[in-house]
Amino acid sequence: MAEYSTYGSVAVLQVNNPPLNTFTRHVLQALVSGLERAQRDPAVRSIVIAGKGPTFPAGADLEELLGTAAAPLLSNLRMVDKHVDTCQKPIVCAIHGTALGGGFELALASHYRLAVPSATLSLPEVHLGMLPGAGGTQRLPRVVGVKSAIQLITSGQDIKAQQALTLGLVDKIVQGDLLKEAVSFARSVEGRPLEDRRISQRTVPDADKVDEVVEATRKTILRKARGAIAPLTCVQAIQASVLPFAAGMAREADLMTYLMTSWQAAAQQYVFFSEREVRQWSHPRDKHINFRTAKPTVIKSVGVVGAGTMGAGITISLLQAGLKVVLLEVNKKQLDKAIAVIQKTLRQKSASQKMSQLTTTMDYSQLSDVDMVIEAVFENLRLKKEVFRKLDVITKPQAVLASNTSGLDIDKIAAATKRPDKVVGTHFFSPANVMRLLENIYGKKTSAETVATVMQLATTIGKVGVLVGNCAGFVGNRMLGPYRSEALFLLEEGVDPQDVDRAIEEFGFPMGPFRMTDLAGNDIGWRRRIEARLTTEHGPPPDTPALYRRGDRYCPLPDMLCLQGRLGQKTGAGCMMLQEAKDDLTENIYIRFRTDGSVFDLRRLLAHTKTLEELILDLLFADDCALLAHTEAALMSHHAPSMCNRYDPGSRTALPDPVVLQMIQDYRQEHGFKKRTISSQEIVERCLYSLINEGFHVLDEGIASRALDIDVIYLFGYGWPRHTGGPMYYVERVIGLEKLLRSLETYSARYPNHSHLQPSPLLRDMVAKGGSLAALGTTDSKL
Ligand SMILES: CC/C=C/CC(=O)SCCNC(=O)CCNC(=O)[C@H](O)C(C)(C)COP(=O)(O)OP(=O)(O)OC[C@H]1O[C@@H](n2cnc3c(N)ncnc32)[C@H](O)[C@@H]1OP(=O)(O)O
Repeated sequence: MAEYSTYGSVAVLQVNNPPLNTFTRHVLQALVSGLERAQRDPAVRSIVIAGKGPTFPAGADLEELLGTAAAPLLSNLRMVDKHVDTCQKPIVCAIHGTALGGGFELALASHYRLAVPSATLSLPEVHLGMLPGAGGTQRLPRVVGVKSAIQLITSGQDIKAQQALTLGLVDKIVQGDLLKEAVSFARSVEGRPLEDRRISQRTVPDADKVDEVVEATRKTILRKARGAIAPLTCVQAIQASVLPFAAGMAREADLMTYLMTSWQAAAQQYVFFSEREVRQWSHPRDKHINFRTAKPTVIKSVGVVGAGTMGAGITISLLQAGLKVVLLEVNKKQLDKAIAVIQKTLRQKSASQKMSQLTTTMDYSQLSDVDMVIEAVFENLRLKKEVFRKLDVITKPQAVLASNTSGLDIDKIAAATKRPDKVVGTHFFSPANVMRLLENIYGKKTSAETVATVMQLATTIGKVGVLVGNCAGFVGNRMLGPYRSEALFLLEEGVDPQDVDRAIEEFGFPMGPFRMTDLAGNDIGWRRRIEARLTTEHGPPPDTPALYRRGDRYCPLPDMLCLQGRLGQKTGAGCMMLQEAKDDLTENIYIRFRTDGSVFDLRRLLAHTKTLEELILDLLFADDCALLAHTEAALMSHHAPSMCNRYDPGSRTALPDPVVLQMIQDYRQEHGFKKRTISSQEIVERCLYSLINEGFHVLDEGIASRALDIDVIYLFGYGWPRHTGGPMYYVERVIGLEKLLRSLETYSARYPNHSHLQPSPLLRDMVAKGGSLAALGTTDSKL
């Protein structure tokens, strides 16, 4: 637990609790015993504390912290730190690996800190809904000042050794043998006065500015916290660091108790474990196929087909993980653009050497030797099948073929090949090199080995891989459907898009549904609806009521907006006038390609296409096509209209657009909707409960095998607020399943034609029988 040895006058205490040397009560007790022994021994004149194996202690043991032992664990840690702080013999911490949370706090309580260049220090408690409750909020500001302490503690960010040295958090960076250096350093400081080495005895350097600093940062922290209570509570504790040390510690302890007993801390700790537990996948159809039994194929080289935004992002992720990549794109200009983006991103990350691992090509035969291909072409089933047909012929027989589809049928794609067992979905999220989620989709014939391979790939490239079944939209996008529909129905009834966005953002999402659509592109859904023949212009049967499709309520507002050229932020500055183009095609209508800025006459393009509809499908949705405008002058002068908002040139701030508001008003009038006032609570409940209700369907059908898989998908792919634990956790632990059921019953009685508000049979069953999502596999055992 804590190994004791002596090197002459130096006692060395090495924490030994593999793999991360986390603090359990026993480890802490062993440390106290070791410290007492060293203090008692007259031959010992200094002490070194270090971690055995790969790291300095990475903080409190979370398994123990989440159980009944939390309070004794914390008080033991405070006791150790007090022993260390007040010790009459100098204590040197020798830091390597990750000194996190309680580990870093122990280092701050010590008199000297040495670190190897690769060491990382941080106080990440805020991510667990807590604060550094063993003196971290009191000692850190005494070294770096209140301002920096607020920044470091409320972000929980990593501090690399060199930065720690600059900040005064470590005294020396050690290049050679850390333990040897620490022992000799300890020897060199023996007998020196210790008073000025005790951080607890120092004053906060910017104490006179504390109120000013807190005031200046409060607004930013509140905005970033999006409803999480931990960040502001951390600030309150840091504020107390200007008090005498004992008073500050007492305040820290009170605030820590408040946070540790909050539902948000429990939710965030659930997130921590769920993020790791998704790796322990099992195949819903056959539990014997799982992460233990299935062996992944070793992937060293990957082909990426399609160099659009997604393809480039995927390529960057693969290169950063050290894999060889062959990027194929049939459009030379697009390929050049992608290469520039990849180069720029890698350069920013100081990883330019990774470019040597990249081959770019327009020739499919270059993919003959790769271990795996990820297809990232345009979201069109016909096109994807075509690509897979080619890949099946060109690639080696054992190569895995993955599609980065966001919702198309994996089985249909697999059927285009003679190796459906090697075909799988790998749904990346945009920007693919940033977003952590990788939704992996198995088809009917996908082999266990292929599943294991893509789950392993997720880990290799630093993503959180979640295994799900095959259905339209898979888990994430399928659940988003009802959420979006309900948001649109709310517009019909009287709220403005900004009201919906505000309510959802106040709940904690970074973006409401309309701003999100603006960012992602309104055309993505439009294209899907056109292909499904749902839009008015593209073919519902003549007798279909205007606001219904296939028996379900349908809101055509987004289609109407698309027809006005409101495709989202990507349309840039300009306005697409398709409707007018259809009626009266003049010579002045152009399409501009963003890739190279070239402008084409729409009439000439249409001459090569049978219908305008075909043009929309084949061309206008292409990634590189930016906008249409009546004239270049109009193009220059126009604000960038997005789906529901207006964006001033160069800005991403969504502003209400009077044109859209008028359009919605006309629409309400035309269809006989009577505008009413709708509360934020109703907005949040209708949007989120319909999404969660779909989650129950997804579980019921075995598309997701555990509630935690859904939570992780939403947390890492859709910006669901982390402090609430994810949609399924939130509804079970915070709202309550019974309340969800009652609310859905109330809303579905009011809106019998909104099918997604009808409570799912699984939810009804659970409420009736007192079942829980935990029984379906959440991480309850760890809570
Ligand atoms: C006493 C009161 C309060 C004190 C304050 C604290 O100290 S709070 C805790 C502060 N520490 C942390 O938050 C550290 C959390 N851990 C990490 O950030 C990472 O695990 C790591 C240390 C950076 C290592 O990352 P890596 O990617 O190498 O490994 P994993 O994350 O996959 O972890 C490996 C397994 O270890 C489990 N684990 C990690 N940290 C803890 C922990 N603090 N307590 C218990 N278990 C921990 C993790 O769950 C993994 O387990 P598996 O079973 O393998 O999934």
